[in-house]
Amino acid sequence: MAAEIESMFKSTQELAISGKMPLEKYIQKGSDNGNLNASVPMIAVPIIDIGLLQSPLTRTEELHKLRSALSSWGFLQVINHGMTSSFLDKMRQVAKQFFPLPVEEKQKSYREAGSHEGYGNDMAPSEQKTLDWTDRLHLALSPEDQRQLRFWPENPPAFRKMLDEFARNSQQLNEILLKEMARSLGLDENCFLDQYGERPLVTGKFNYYPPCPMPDKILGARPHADGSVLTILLQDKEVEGLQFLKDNQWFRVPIIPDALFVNAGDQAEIMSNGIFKSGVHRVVTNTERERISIAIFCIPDSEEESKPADGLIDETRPRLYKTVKGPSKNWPSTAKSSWKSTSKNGSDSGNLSTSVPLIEVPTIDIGLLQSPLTKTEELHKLRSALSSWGCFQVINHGITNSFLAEMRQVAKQFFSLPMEKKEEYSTSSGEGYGNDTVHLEHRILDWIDRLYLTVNPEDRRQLRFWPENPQPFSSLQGQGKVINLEENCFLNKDRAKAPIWATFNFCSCSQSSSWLQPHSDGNASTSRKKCGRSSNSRMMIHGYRVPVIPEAIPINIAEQGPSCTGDTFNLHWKIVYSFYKVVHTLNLTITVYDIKDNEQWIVQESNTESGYTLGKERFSLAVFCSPDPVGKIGIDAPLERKPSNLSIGEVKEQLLLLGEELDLVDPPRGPAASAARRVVAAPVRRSASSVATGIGSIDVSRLGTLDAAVGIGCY
Ligand SMILES: O=C(O)CCC(=O)C(=O)O
Ligand SMILES: [Fe+2]
Repeated sequence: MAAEIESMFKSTQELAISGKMPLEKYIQKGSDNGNLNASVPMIAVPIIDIGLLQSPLTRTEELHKLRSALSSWGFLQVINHGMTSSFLDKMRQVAKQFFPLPVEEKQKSYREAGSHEGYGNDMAPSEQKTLDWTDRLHLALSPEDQRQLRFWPENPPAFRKMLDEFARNSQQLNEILLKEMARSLGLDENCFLDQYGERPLVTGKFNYYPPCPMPDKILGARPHADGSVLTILLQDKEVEGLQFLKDNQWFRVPIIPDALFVNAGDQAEIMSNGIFKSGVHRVVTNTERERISIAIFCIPDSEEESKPADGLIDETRPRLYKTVKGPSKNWPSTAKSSWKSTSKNGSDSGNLSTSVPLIEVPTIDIGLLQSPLTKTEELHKLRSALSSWGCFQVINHGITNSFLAEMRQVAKQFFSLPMEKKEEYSTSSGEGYGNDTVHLEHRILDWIDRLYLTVNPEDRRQLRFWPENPQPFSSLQGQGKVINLEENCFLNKDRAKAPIWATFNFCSCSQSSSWLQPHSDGNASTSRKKCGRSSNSRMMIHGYRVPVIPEAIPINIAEQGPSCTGDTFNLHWKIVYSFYKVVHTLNLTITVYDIKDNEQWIVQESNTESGYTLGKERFSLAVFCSPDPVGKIGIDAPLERKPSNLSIGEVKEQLLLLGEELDLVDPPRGPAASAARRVVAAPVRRSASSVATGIGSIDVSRLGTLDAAVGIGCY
């Protein structure tokens, strides 16, 4: 106890100045911190404009942005919030003036033992606890009758008035945002506000981070998530420090001087039934400069229950959180480190570790996409998945596990055949069994064997390459039953002649090796060239592993853009369905490519670390489909079928339709435009170049990794 009081009354600031620092109390233990600050990439935090949210003309779009920001990142920067730049500067000013005051002055606001309120350093509930490199002044702001003015500094003189005004403004902003958040989920606008209650607890925390002698080992605030519904943060105007964790990687939050940084807290995650994310964040220190931030925590009334909104629960999206009431809705404290903090998130590893991080590939449920109730939300998820990662995993896709198991089995059996047997299907033409095709002398071979077959048009099948062994394999052929392809999916109407190829891939590495080089699929470059497009920067994700959800099908979307061949309007959209026999062992390499006019593919960056777990086999099947080269794509009305009855082709059809809804369809251009427009049922929206920039990261044509598994591609 004595130690606790002692540490409480010695501010980090004093200790920092005296240089008599028991640094070991602050050094992060058991974590491979490396340099906490170096090489942490910056996030482009979504910016929400309150004016746009409130204007009927722009509201819908801004609401989508709000929803997408809170569901993918859990935070945003708010502009046009009504607080002027000079007001925010004054607010920072009073905070900056408080911390350098003489100890005797600050003593008046000292935190009392056992209390959250007042001025002090990081609280140390146990001897073992690592301290944050910070001092804080934490005050109750609302309900107003709960304010304890004895903790409120009278110096600097403007402090109380400024804080009072900042608190009121922040609460107004919180209410606006809670309403808009509810609206963005299709709920009544008061849905979250009602849970927030009449007497919410609002606290203000002034965080002061002195310059730190060991910024590579000491954190200003350790990883935590806020217990609030929303936290409104006025960042230091000049010194960065805040970082957020996403997909096991830390990202720096940029400073936008007049914006307020808002993050969803645990209560928002609960109320939204997990749609909004309460993000894990931390604050790093630096040797040179002090940093100050002011956080307003908006915490629902402890008399009200917090629970997932009824409108967000149904049989397809079960309730994810229990009802919370009372003490759990308490003063936010980094010391409390909520259920999402460090341990769950692998401490400070992320990009500090040398291992390849796992992407949290978003999961899209075809059932949810088809139900009118959940469709909009799932569409947004899809859009957000594609625009941030360019890929997702599909569940509820209608392909039975037993069918998938059979496919795996058949492929496995084929590759286990004696070499003489397999060689009966070998070829020099590209079709049939063989290893990596060598196009150029100097090309390095992929560590892979393939069986490559034309599946469609049926009259182009070269059955001599279709194995008769194993038995189930041959039975697939006549009917064209390679994963249900015959079921009018790709073959309906004028797409009957759409070329489809299937590739069975096999890989067994005896040494660490890149099993498949970064690549793109098929003839995309040709169509680009015809379009006369010049250089185009591509996918920028690299060095991530894609996790395996056994029954889910990873999909990535690639080429879009009209091929501009005469009257033809082609939708270039690659869909990849993947199955993995060996899970989690594959390091993927995703590469940035440039496409030049002369069709050369230039690798800008690649992850040489790509490898394969020793001694394991991996096989996959890819099926590449292309629309009929002379056909036109018309989009039908959405299918009214239950997801469980969908064939793979129907899933593809659905995704194409969704592409329409998501604006993924390129407009035809040139003389063919008007004719082509007539065959595209849904309105045409964007120019090719705006597709490339507006949803640029959807174009993952260079995401040459997912499709090394079983896949269906569509160009
Ligand atoms: O100082 C900051 O930027 C963030 C502070 C924070 O996360 C908190 O007080 O909960
Ligand atoms: Fe926080």
